[in-house]
Amino acid sequence: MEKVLEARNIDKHFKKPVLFHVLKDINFSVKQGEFVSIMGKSGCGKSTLLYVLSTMDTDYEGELLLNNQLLTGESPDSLSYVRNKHIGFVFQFHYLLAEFTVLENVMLPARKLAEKSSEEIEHDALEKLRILGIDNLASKKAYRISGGEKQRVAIARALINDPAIIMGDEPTGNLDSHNSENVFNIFRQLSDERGLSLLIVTHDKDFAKGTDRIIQMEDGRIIK
Ligand SMILES: Nc1ncnc2c1ncn2[C@@H]1O[C@H](COP(=O)(O)OP(=O)(O)OP(=O)(O)O)[C@@H](O)[C@H]1O
Repeated sequence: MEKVLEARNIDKHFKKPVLFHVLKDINFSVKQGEFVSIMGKSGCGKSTLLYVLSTMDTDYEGELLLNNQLLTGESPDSLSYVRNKHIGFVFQFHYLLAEFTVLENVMLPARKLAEKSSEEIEHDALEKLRILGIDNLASKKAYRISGGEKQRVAIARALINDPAIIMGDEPTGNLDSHNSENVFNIFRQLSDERGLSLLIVTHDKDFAKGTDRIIQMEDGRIIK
């Protein structure tokens, strides 16, 4: 299987308030269709690693590759394009625009990319909502739907540009057990049936157990 994401010898230091070695020689890859979770105690560096892997933080040593293309050293504009086109994000908080409809929220990252007509984008957005079983919510304002539904809309939005990989930072952190299971099942299905790669930071052991591989971090290192 092709490597979708690869981290080679990644190190990172925070320089303030005191010099702090936060990521230590991180090496791993995620293959196409693989569903990988990252676990570790609070403060071990999981979110920091996700910022580096998602190209939002470029202040690190080592190499980052997406689809075998070296991203390290690329210009901010080119990284912004790569992020929008090839990486989908799901956070603990959904970050939906409350006054926009569900459909408009899902369409936004495709509008930003501006590679398709409005009609095509709307068609694609409806298809993603259908995959997540929430196309009936398309015309509702985002503030009018439940927390579990909001997170599914956030996943549909992450899928809109057909990314190579979905990254998540505690995407079930704000959900009850029923909705967490629902989100897990959606991710599992996206990996199994659509060959999507997923890299998800989680504290939820049950969630992690159902993934293909758990990356265990401790004190800035991958220990397992
Ligand atoms: N901008 C920063 N400057 C200095 N230190 C930072 C900065 N951001 C995070 N840290 C420190 O780096 C370490 C790793 O933080 P990080 O947020 O990556 O941990 P985490 O594993 O995601 O924790 P949690 O599970 O609580 O979200 C922590 O000790 C944190 O205090």
